Amino acid sequence: MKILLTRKHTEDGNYISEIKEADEYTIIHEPIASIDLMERASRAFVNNFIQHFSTAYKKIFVLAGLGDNGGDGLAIARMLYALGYEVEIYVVNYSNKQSANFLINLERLKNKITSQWVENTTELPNFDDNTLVIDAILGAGLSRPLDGLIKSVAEKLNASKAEIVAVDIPTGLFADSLNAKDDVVINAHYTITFQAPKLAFVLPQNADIVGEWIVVDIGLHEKFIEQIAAKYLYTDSQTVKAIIKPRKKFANKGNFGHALMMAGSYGMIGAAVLSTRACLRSGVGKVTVYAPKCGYEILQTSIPEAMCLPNESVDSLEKLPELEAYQAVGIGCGIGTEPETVALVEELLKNIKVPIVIDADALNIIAADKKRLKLLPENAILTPHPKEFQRLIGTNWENDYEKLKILSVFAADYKCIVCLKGAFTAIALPDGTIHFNSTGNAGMAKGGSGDVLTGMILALLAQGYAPQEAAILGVYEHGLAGDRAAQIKSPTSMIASDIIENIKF
Ligand SMILES: NC(=O)C1=CN([C@@H]2O[C@H](COP(=O)(O)OP(=O)(O)OC[C@H]3O[C@@H](n4cnc5c(N)ncnc54)[C@H](O)[C@@H]3O)[C@@H](O)[C@H]2O)[C@@H](O)CC1
Ligand SMILES: Nc1ncnc2c1ncn2[C@@H]1O[C@H](COP(=O)(O)OP(=O)(O)O)[C@@H](O)[C@H]1O
Ligand SMILES: [K+]
Repeated sequence: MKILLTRKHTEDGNYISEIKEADEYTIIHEPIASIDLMERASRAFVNNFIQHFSTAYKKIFVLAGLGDNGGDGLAIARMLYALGYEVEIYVVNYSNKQSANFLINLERLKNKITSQWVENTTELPNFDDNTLVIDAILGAGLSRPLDGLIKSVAEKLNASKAEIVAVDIPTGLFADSLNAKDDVVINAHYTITFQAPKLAFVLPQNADIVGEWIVVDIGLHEKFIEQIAAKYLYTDSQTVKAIIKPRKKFANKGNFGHALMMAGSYGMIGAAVLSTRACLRSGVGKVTVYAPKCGYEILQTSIPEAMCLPNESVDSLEKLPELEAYQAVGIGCGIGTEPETVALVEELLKNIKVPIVIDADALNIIAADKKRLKLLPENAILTPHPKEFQRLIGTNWENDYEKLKILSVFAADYKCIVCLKGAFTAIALPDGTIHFNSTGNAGMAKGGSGDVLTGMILALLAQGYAPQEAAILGVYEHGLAGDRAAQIKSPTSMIASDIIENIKF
């Protein structure tokens, strides 16, 4: 799914809104009147809203602005009222300009619900913990930080105990650019957004502003959206459906590749076990683990499906094995940073001719001497968590927008694929696009989860998936397996092995 931008800079120094363009294209080509599109969007909001909040739930205050976000608010109020909700409308009267759709929806409220026009926060009711506020003050049209009346309303709301549900975007939050540290933004608990996720929603720094969020389809024109060259994408079930190759009836193990997993060191053989087992659960034909001698018996007993090739050293990985037999290589999980392992990583990078996934200590080894970055083969997949990525770039970022810029430049400069892990893992491709993942949960924030991902991606590479596909698909299925594990064991109690047990391609 594409992430549409509300402020995309054009060559002439102006900016266009992809969302607004998609709205306008739909209005002309469906065709549909603008007010009917608003009605459809508001209906989509309400359909989702009623699944979460019952009529008996709370008193609902709709806070409406004067533009189209406010228009949505009025339409939503009318629809909820018709469904039996107790609704009060407060129009935040911050300007003397009202949009046409706002005015039509105001007219449609006549004889149904009255709206109170507010010019001062003292005219607002008390938002106690039994109230639910629908924030429809400003949406995608935000062009500057909040000030004056809207700012004080936002402050009052944020200080209250009310549950806040935002229409499209929490008021004051820029959909795809940085808010200043002291900007006031409404902190929503739940956001129902139209048509496409907004870039701001997938960034950790906005987690407490957006709350839980969901995209509802408002039927914007597919044809227009298809031709947008989006820089940011959001991996959903449709995306992966288009990637996954079914296994053929007469297939044999030779069709699914032989993977080489180079993992483990004394005290960290578990990382080799987890990554190798995850590799086996992800469809690979055969897997060989290259591990230090101390891991031999552990690996052979705990994963009988895998072959084990021990190296000479008892405790650490060393010396490059023959690579001819393998269709893909994975390196890094639990390997440590002993000098002989450093030499091995360098040798591998110099000699590798098949796709590779690089994780954990192999990334730290590369980061320790930045000259090694130049050895990265084209389309290598790197799977750093934020700390590892900071080590690779040798610096920190000021905010998440800067992080994305650095990530994108890094992937383009080294022609590699970087999966920056975390909630909404960001996968940067050499073409400059960034693909955010939609699956996964905080139960995965535990030792071993990353090893599982490396094994999964390795399996996909060995099966012949293009590196970009292997990264996007692997990260998605890893998160999905984590979500299944969380359902069964709970986020707190699940462990990395539960992720493996729930891999289900
Ligand atoms: N036909 C359409 O275009 C559709 C629009 N939709 C709704 O329309 C919204 C966008 O509507 P608008 O473009 O009218 O914009 P908003 O309703 O977000 O804002 C209204 C106007 O407020 C002004 N403004 C911006 N920042 C401000 C600030 N900090 N303080 C005071 N005023 C400020 C701007 O002039 C802006 O156009 C979406 O978020 C969505 O809710 C949906 O109904 C779907 C269809
Ligand atoms: N809050 C979260 N939401 C979703 N996924 C998460 C979250 N925290 C961690 N993960 C996922 O769990 C994995 C953790 O990997 P990593 O930090 O390398 O752990 P380790 O090295 O201990 O195995 C990553 O794939 C990451 O995306
Ligand atoms: K809003």
